[in-house]
Amino acid sequence: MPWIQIRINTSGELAESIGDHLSETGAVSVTFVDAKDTPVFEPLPGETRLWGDTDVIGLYDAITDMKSVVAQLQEQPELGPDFTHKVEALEDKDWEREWMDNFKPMRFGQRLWICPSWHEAPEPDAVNVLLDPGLAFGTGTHPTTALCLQWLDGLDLSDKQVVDFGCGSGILAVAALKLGAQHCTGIDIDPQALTASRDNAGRNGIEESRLDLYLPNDQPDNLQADVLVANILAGPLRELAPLIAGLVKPGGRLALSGLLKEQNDELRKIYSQWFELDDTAVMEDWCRISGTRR
Ligand SMILES: C[S@@+](CC[C@H](N)C(=O)[O-])C[C@H]1O[C@@H](n2cnc3c(N)ncnc32)[C@H](O)[C@@H]1O
Repeated sequence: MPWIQIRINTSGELAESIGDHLSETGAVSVTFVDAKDTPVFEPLPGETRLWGDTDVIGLYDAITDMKSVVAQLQEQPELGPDFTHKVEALEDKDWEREWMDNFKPMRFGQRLWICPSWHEAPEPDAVNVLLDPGLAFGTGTHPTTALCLQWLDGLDLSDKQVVDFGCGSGILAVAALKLGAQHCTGIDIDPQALTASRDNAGRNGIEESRLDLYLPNDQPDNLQADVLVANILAGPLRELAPLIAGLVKPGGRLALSGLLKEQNDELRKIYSQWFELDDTAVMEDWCRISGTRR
C-alpha cells in the first residue's frame, strides 16, 4: 500500500503537541526522530522524552489530500502559516514485510542466538531465544543489550541463581535461563516490562517456576544472586549501587550496562568498593562493567 509522509522539524518542547495535530489530521502513525542523531535511551514509564532538534513524521494513506492537511496544520499556533515541512511520497512497498525482513537472527558470543519468531533459527542446536520486537525495551539490537548477552554467553550458568535488574522485554532473563541458569528473578519499574518478560519466557518454553518477576521493593528480602546483570542507565546504577551490590553473593558475578564511555570511571570507582572489576568492555559509545563480589 502506498504512503505519503510529512516531516516537520521542531524543538523538543513542541514536538508532542505537533504530533497530536498530525494524528488529528489523519496520520496513521507519528514518529519522533532525533534530527541530530544523538544516542537516545528509552523513556521511563509515563515519561515522554523528546530531545532538541526533533523531526516529527506523520504517515498518511497516499490518497490523503496533503494540501488540506497542511492547511489545517497552518492554523495551529505552534506552527503558523509558514511552518517548515517536507511532504514525501514513499515507494510502494510492503512496509511491514520490509521491517520484518530487516530484523534478522543475531548471534552473541559463541552459543547464543536471538531469533525473531518468523525466522528459522540458523543454528537449530545453538541456544536460540525467540524474541520479537515489542513495547518493552530489549531485542538485542542495542549495544547495551548486546554487551550483556555476550557476557552471559561467556559464563557457566548451570544451576545458577540470576537476577536481571531492569529486565525490560526479559531478553537477558530468558537468555540466562536458556543458557542453563536454574532460576532468574527479573525486576523492573515498568509493569509492562514484567508482562513482556512473562510472555517472552512462555514463548521460549521456560517453566513459570524458573522466572519470578517483581516491581522494585517487592522482591524477597533474602534475594541473593550468583549472577546479576543490570542494563539500566548510569543514574540508577549510581543511586542503587549499595542495593545492587547487596544482591550479589560473595564470589558472585555482576555486569552493569547502559552507561556511556564518559561515565565509566565514576561507576568503576563506586562498584570497586564491593567488586574485583574486570576490564571495561566497550561497544560503540556504550560500556559494560563486570566483576566478582568480594
Ligand atoms: C535499557 S532497558 C534494558 C532491558 C533489557 N534488560 C535489555 O538488556 O535489553 C532498562 C530497563 O530498566 C528499567 N529500569 C529503569 N530504571 C529502573 C530501576 N530503578 N529499577 C528497576 N528497573 C529500572 C526500565 O523500565 C527498562 O525496562
